[in-house]
Amino acid sequence: MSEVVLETKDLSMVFPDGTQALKNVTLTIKKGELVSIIGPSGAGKSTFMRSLNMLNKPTDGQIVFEGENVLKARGKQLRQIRRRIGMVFQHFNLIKRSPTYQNVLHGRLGYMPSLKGGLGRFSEEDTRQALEILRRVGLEDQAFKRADELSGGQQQRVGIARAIAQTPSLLLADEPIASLDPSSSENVMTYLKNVCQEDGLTSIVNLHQVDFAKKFAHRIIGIKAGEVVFDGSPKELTEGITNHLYYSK
Ligand SMILES: Nc1ncnc2c1ncn2[C@@H]1O[C@H](COP(=O)(O)OP(=O)(O)OP(=O)(O)O)[C@@H](O)[C@H]1O
Repeated sequence: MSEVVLETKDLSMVFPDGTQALKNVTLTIKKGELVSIIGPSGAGKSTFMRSLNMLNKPTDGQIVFEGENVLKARGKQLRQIRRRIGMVFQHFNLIKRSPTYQNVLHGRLGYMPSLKGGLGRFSEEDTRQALEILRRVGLEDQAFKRADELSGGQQQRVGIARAIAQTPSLLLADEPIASLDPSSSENVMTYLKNVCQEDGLTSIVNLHQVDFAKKFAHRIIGIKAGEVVFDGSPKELTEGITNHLYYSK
């Protein structure tokens, strides 16, 4: 059997205002899988993703990441867990005025003494590695440009490069193509899938676009009103299931 990277058991999340965003989500994610989470707006996709590294603390259930109980982790253990979980954001979250390669180096900060990292003192070896990662996302010729001079698709590829620089074992991408046009979306998803495949990296990608999920994911999980209502291959996601997921009450 392939190696299990992440397991959630009966994961539930009720926000302080009483909104139940997740209900008994039980999933097993294996090494190297590219899993796409789909579902209507407000279904709980972001809450699920944010709960995995405790940006939202679930109210019930269990998360086991590489054998560690995430909900029990505190302090140093939690920081070390977070270091192994790379994040890619819808709005890229780059430091706009910094050069592209320095944005990539920010992925290394969790590994550096805070003073050195805070002062932006990266070694030549760090810089060489950043340039190599930029090459992998097709941006070696953009390394010394300011991040905000890049197109949206290029900025998201920097976002992917930064996450990869962190050498994570799980990559979480929350709506990584929601702000991009169809052609840039295709390009970004291709790079994301390729780097994950090359590194044997497991990834969970929240997507609004079902066609992209079907094209790029190995496995699709459909969430509706906080519950998993579909878990299968792109082929198994029929039009009927999609309609149920998005349109039925
Ligand atoms: N901090 C919060 N406090 C209260 N309710 C919240 C909070 N964050 C999210 N919610 C609610 O939890 C539910 C799930 O939200 P979530 O953002 O996870 O959905 P989503 O599937 O990611 O939606 P979208 O596709 O629109 O991003 C929604 O009803 C939302 O209003």
